[in-house]
Amino acid sequence: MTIPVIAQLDELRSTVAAWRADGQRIALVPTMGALHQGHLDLVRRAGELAERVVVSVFVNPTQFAPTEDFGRYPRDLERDYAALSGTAVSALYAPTAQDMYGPNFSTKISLEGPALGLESITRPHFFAGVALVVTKLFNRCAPDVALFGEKDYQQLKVISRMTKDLDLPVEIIGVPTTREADGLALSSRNVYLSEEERAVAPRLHMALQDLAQVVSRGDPIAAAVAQAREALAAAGFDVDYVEVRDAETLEAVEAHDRPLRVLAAAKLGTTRLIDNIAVPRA
Ligand SMILES: Nc1ncnc2c1ncn2[C@@H]1O[C@H](COP(=O)(O)OP(=O)(O)OP(=O)(O)O)[C@@H](O)[C@H]1O
Ligand SMILES: CC(C)(CO)[C@@H](O)C(=O)[O-]
Ligand code: BAL
Repeated sequence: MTIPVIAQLDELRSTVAAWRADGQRIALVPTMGALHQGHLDLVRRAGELAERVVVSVFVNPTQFAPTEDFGRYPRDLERDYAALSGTAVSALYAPTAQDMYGPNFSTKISLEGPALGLESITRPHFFAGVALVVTKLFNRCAPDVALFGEKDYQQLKVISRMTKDLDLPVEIIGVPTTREADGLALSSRNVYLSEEERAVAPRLHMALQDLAQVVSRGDPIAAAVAQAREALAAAGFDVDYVEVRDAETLEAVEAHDRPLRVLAAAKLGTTRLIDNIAVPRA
């Protein structure tokens, strides 16, 4: 079956309105394209939750700093279209930047709580851009549910918080991280890795697994984090952060007295990788 590719907002709205008039539930899977199995797992879960699934593909300029990879971010809508064939998708929504951010666009969303720290340390612009585009996508598509990957755990928590705080009528669903056989989290940016860097990349996940085990035993968190940072540096990573946080609020913690998440970001050469896992219950 051919998947409709929608670029115009009025077409998206009329398509969604027709489904809704038919009593069908709608799921939205926001992406920046360069689709991989992690995205397809979100689409599969979306198909279990709603009769209609919209996948948006939009490389959102407002979440990139001028120094980041907006220009070279992989873009191939034909390949994305082919990747979606045979999945639960009902429409591919691919707006232009001019349509999303028209002339004189001047609205910003200010975030605190789970948006503080972690990714915001090196990407202070990032969550404001994500929040803006996600809110606009929700308003445009009016989904019943929207799905986000745990790979971007802080993003998932920021969007969940914002959705609650602003009474957005959407249920947010987090989907577990899809990994390569060696543990590396699938990510569109993995294509930037050289062969040598790709061989080292799974060490990020290994360091988080070790850290989570040590924390789960009840060892002091600060020492365990320092050890993980050292292991990553020794493997050739330039570490942005390694942290242990409250799994729900992402607040800093000092002891394993509630559900925790370990999160890290580190560069291999020019490629920035992120990952996170739950700390097993003691
Ligand atoms: N390995 C994965 N497992 C589960 N969800 C994922 C995975 N990779 C990406 N996602 C989710 O897919 C959605 C779209 O992400 P995006 O298009 O930025 O892909 P990405 O692989 O995360 O790209 P990037 O390398 O730019 O971070 C997000 O909700 C993201 O968390
Ligand atoms: C949620 C998102 C599609 C917003 O641009 C992006 O941050 C992503 O792909 O994770
Ligand atoms: N995967 C989240 C989007 C970003 O890192 O730019």
